Amino acid sequence: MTDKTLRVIGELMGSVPSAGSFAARRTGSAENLVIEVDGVGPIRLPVTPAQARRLCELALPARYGLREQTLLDANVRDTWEVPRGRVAVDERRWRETLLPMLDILRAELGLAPDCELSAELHSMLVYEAGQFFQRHQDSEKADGMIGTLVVTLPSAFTGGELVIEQQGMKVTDQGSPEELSFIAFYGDCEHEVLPVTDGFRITLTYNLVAKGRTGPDAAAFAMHPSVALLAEQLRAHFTTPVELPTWRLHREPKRPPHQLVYLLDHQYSQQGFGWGQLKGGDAARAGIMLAAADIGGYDTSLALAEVEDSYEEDYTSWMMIYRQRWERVEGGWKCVESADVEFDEDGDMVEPVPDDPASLPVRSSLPLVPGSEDLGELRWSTITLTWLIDRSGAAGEPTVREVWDEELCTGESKSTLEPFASEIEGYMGNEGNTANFWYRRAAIIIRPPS
Ligand SMILES: O=C(O)CCC(=O)C(=O)O
Ligand SMILES: [Fe+2]
Repeated sequence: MTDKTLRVIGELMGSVPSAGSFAARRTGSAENLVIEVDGVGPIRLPVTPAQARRLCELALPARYGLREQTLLDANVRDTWEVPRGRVAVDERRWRETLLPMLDILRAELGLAPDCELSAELHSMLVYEAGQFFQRHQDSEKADGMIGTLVVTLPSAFTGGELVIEQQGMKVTDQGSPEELSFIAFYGDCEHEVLPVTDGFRITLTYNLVAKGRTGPDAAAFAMHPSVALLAEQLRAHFTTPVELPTWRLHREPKRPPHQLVYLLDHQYSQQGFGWGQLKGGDAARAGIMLAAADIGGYDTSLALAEVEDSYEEDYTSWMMIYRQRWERVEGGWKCVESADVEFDEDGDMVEPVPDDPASLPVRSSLPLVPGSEDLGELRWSTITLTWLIDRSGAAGEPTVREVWDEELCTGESKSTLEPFASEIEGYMGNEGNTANFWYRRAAIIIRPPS
């Protein structure tokens, strides 16, 4: 039975311990952080409320990125940003603290010792009481950027927790009144800064850039206890004919699956994806899979995929909406297409006049979310491969895009990814309401040699 084979493959892959975490946290002495801000002078650590106030006076409201534009919206992000040109750090002194710290954080993120991790200062931020940054993902602002490092300066404040989330797990950083607080996290993590309730929270944010990374080495995993078992399951997968549903039996002969698609945990952009760019536990999973596939002589590739889930939606709640499309932006959700149903004097539906998307504010959440009670049944779910990287690193669009149920191994982790787009379509006469959600996933693909 192929279902069982897929389940066992998921269990074996799930038993591979992850080499690191999605976020790493440390505190450290502030003695080597000598920082001067033009207009304020040398910053004393812990930062006094008087100096923090002066920083706010010369700062500008921070912006957030939406595709190529940079927008300002105090509902999404309400923070002061000290202009970069005004901030001078004594780099020689700072490196004495930063470099050893980066090495600790590198190891905790599960990155190999030969990976060269560096931190490029991005901005100096000040949050006063009431200020915050809504849940978002950072964009990749530099080549090789794998994540973000936030250094919170010592100061007295309450609230203002930085909460980082990945696959339903959370890491929270509260800063420290006396020391520097360091937190590094992978770029696909959703994170937010809760409102500061009292005092000032001051941070330096850095782009974390990793260079010299190599992909998983199958030979290094060859002796792992799961490899032989996994190789056996791969052989079973590719030799056992699929139990096809009746509607497909009429169209195709009974045969074993053409591929195995194993979903990874992290998300990747096309530029930030490759054998040498796998994050956290994904690298070890790919290593085990490569070692097992080598035993059976199968081809192994990496792939990016899009998942589309379509739900039957509750008739009553969105009856009047013709169509809305929402897209994930840094800091929330933007309605990029919206049109209401209109009727003429005879009561017939007329072509709706779309609203101007620019006039619609960014919201912190979708009007309708996966898992909500207003969503009816999942009607269908499809997964389509959009990008393929073969063993040699050659990348391109896949010739085979569709993934059948019997080819898909979702593994053990209960994925709680954010969709990147959603469409709600109101009742249109012949069909009920529908709500669709799109997700991006990465995967390892195993195929018998062609
Ligand atoms: O201030 C912080 O802790 C984080 C800010 C942040 O998430 C960002 O700048 O993207
Ligand atoms: Fe961020």
